[in-house]
Amino acid sequence: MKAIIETLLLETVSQMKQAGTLPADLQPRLQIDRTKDKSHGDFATNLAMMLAKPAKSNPRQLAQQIIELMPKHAAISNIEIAGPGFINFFVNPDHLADQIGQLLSDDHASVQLAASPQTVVVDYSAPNVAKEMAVHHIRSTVIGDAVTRTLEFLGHQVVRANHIGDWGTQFGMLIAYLEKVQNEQASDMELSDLEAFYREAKKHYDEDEDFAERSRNYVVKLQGGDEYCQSMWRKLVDITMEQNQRNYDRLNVSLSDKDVMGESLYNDMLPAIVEDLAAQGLAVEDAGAMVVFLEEYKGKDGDAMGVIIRKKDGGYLYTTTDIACAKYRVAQLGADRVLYFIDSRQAMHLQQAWTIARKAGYVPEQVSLEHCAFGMMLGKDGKPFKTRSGGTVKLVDLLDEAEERANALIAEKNQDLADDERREIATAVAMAAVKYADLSKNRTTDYIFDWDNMLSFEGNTAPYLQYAYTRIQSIFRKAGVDGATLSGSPQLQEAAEQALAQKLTQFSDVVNNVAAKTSPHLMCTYLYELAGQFMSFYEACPVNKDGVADDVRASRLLLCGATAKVLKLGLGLLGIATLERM
Ligand SMILES: NC(=[NH2+])NCCC[C@H](N)C(=O)O
Repeated sequence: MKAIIETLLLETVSQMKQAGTLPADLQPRLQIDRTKDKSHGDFATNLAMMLAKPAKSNPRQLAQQIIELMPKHAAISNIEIAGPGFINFFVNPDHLADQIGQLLSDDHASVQLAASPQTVVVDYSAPNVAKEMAVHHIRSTVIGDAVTRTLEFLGHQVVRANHIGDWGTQFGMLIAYLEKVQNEQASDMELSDLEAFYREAKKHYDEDEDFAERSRNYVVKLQGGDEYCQSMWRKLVDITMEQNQRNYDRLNVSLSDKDVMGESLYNDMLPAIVEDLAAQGLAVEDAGAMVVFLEEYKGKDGDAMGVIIRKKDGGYLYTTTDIACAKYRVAQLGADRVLYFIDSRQAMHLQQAWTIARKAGYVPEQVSLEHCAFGMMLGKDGKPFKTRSGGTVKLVDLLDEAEERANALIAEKNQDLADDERREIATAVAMAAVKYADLSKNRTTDYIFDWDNMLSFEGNTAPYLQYAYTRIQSIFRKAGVDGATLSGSPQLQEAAEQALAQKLTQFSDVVNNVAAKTSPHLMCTYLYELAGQFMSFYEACPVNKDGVADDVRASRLLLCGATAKVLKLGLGLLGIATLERM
C-alpha cells in the first residue's frame, strides 16, 4: 500500500517538474506514515509542506494541486487535505480485501522476490575448535540464521559461512594432548567435555617442558602439511563440530558440515597476501614485522595506526586471515554483499581488515561489507551472563534448562496432555523462547537474559505468538475447516477487520526491512503487533458464536487463515516452529 502511494506521488512530482512547478533537480525524500487516528485516513504524507518552499506556493494550495494531478488508483478511495497541509489517504476496503485474497492464494504471502537477486555471504555462528559453544554464541548463530532465511525467502543466493576458529598455534598443544589421551586409551568421555580437554592441554603445556616442546614441533609440522598432524587436527575439528551440530539441530539453525569455512581455509593464501601488500607499497617492514600503516586510524600519539599482518617470527594474525577471507568471498564466492554477525567488540578489527582489503583492490566499492554487530548477553543483574560460580554458561546447559522449565510450565497449563506430547510441545516452546528472546531485541544493544520473561505467555515472547497461532488452529477445528486451504476475499465491514487486514498487508515490507537492515527484531515486533491486532479482531468479531451469519463467519475465517499463514511464515523466517496445539 505504501509502495502504491509512493509511486503515485513520485509520478505527480515528476509531472510538476516537467510543468515547471517544481525545480527539475529536486529529489524530495518521500515520507508516508500510517495514521494513528483512522478518521484521518489510513496514510498521510507531509510532502506538500516540504515542497511548498521550492514550489513557491503555500502548503495547502500545493496539496490541492498534488491531489488534482495525482493519477487515480483503485486502492485509494479518498484523499483529503488536513491541518497545515497534510495529505491523507483513505484505503479502499474492497481493494484491501482483494489483497487478502491474493495473500491467501500465494505461497509467499504476496512477498515479491527481489528484482535483482544478489549473492550474499553470511558469516555467522563461528565457534572455536576444541571449545564448547558458550551461551554468547547463541546471538551470532540465531540472528545470523534468521537473516539468512529471510534473504533466501526473497530469492537471494546465500552462502552460509561458518568461520570457525580452527587454526592457530594452540593446535600444537591440542594435538599433543589428543595423542596423550589416545595413548592412554582414555574413554571418549574426556572428549565430550571440550572445556576440560582444552584446560588439561593448556595445563600440560604450561607445566611439562617435554610436552611443550612436542606441541611446538606439531605446530610447525601441521603448518607444513604433515599427514599425521593433519589427521589429528581433523579429528579435533570433527569432534567439535559434531557437538556443535547437536546445538544447531536443537535450535533449528540451518547450518551443517558443508557450511564450515574456517580460518584454516585461508591459511594458504596468507604468504601471497603479505607479499602482494608489500609489492603494492601498503605493507612495510617494521622491527622485523610486516605492518600496514593506516592514516585513517590515528593511534594515541596521533601517528598512523600500524596493523601487523605478519609477526616477527613469521606468524600471521587474525586480521591477516580476515583480509584473505574478504578477498576470497569476492573472488571465489562472487559476493555482492557480505554480512558479518560478530559482537560489537570486534568492530575495529573488521574495519582495519576491510580498509586494507579495499585499498589492495580485493574488495571493489560496489561490494558491501557489513558488520552486523550485536551487544553482550547480560544476566538479570546487568553483568555478563555467568554460572553461579562465575564460569561461562555452556550453550547445552542453557538449552537443557530451557526444556526443563518449559516442560514444567506446560504441565501446569495443560494437564490433559500425554507425557510424550507434552515433552514435544515443551521442547518446541523452549527452543522458540530462547531464540525469540534474543531475536526480538534490537541486536545492537546488550541484552538481558531473563527466564521468566522469555517463557511468559504474555508480552512480546515466543510462547505468546505460538499460543496465538494455536488459538487460530482451534478456531478452524471448531468451525470444521482446514485453515491451510482457505481461499477467497473477505468482506471488510468492521473497523477491526480492516485494521487486521491492513496489518497483514505490511508483511512484505517487514520482510524486506529485515533483509535490508539485517535486524530480525523488526519481524518480531511486527508479529507481536499482528497477534495483538488479531486478538482485538477476535474480540470484536466472533467467528464461531451462535448467531453469526454463515457468510460473515466464512469471511472472518479468511482473516483467521491469512493471520495464521503470516504468523507461520514470519516465525518460520525466524527459525521458529509453530504448533497445532499447546
Ligand atoms: N570473519 C570472522 N572474523 N568471523 C567471526 C569469527 C569469530 C571468532 N571465531 C570468535 O569466536 O570470536
